[in-house]
Amino acid sequence: MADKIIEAVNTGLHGEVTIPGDKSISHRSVMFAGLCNTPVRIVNFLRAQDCMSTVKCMQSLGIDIKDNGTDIVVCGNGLHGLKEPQKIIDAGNSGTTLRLMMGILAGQKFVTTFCGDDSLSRRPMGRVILPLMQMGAQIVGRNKNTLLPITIVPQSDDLQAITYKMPMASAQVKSAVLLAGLFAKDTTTIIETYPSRDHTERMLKAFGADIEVLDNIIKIRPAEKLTAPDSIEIPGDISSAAYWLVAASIIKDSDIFIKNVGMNPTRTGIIDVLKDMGADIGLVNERTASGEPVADLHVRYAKLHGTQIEAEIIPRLVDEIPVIAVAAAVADGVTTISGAQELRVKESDRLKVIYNEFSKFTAGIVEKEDGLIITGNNTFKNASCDSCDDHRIAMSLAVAGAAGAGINIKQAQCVNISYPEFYATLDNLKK
Ligand SMILES: O=C(O)C1=C[C@@H](OP(=O)(O)O)[C@@H](O)[C@H](O)C1
Ligand SMILES: C=C(OP(=O)(O)O)C(=O)O
Repeated sequence: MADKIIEAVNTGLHGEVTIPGDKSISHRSVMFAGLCNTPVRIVNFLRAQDCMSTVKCMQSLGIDIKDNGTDIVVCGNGLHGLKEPQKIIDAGNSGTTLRLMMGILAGQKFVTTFCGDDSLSRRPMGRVILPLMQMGAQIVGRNKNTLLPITIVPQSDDLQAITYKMPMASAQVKSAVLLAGLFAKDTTTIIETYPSRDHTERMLKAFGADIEVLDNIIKIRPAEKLTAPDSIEIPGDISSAAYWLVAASIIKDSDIFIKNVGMNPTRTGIIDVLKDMGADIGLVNERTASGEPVADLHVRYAKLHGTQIEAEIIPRLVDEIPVIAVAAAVADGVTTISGAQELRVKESDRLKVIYNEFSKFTAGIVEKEDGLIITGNNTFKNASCDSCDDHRIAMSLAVAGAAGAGINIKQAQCVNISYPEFYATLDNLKK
């Protein structure tokens, strides 16, 4: 698929959508299960390109991972059982794969070299290399240890524990340091300014790691082993649900049920913001799955108004800003987004791409260094836009096209990174 044409939706979105597995939790389930020594069945694993990069990565480190058609079964060799890979490991497009794996591999007694696609090769890796080197890891990367390709040199001794005050809100950096902390001599401490997603902390605790969270301080002690339950159930990804939350809120006459949505409070910023904008979102069937809160969501069209989104909430909706920008462009009044400079170092420079591409179908978007100012009340024109090979941009463009006058999306196939069923699901909701 090169281009994708999305037609305008004239009679609202209707019906039910079941959200595929959470990308962040899927990555972690395969990595952490691979560090245990009993088989772990992963239910509702996200079979999207990013998570498959993690599967291939763990397989090249000697972990037996099989897809039985329903579930993924991981048979690890214990905490110290990873083997030297025979080839360079390709992390593809996935920042989570690369950064978390670096934390796991920093303390190993063998050499690993990573590469990735063009986008990942532009993204900053010094943010992980720096604290890992403070722990005593030896890592060499292009451009003065900041970019791929990256080689992790064999470690002769255990890593040193550090206390690390996070210079930016990033669950990937936090997770890399915590995972390295499993292989350190003493207690590793992380101090966060604004809390980022806590799936690593929850899953490591469930696997028996000695990890303690007190407000914004996380402490992890070295582990002898990790012990997983026989099976893990992955909740649906709220970052994927976000497209339907916005689409149903802004397309007249819509009324949909979004089933199986992960409701971890470190991820629900999108719901808080949409409700604050006047969205009609109801929660039903609240439950937990493998230590993560889950619910079904009932969303109906509502007239939205502008809002202010500031630094503190950004980590709780960091991947949802592109689709929030779509909602803001049709809402009444002005929406300001600030403290969102992290968007510049994702799969694309998302602030710049939102400005460049959205300006082809709507007026009123101003790009700031750390965010956007969006003046609403727009009617979207038909346009041809480029996803810039960024899955979150492609799906946000599709929502705008469905809500407006249709859209042609170039490089549309990148939705396979996180949500392969996205276009088919949109078609189903139109019926
Ligand atoms: O830890 C994770 O699974 C993720 C953390 C976030 O990145 P940062 O840690 O760079 O903020 C997010 O954007 C990414 O999609 C997934
Ligand atoms: C930024 C993202 O993922 P990653 O950092 O894992 O590439 C994303 O999925 O939007």
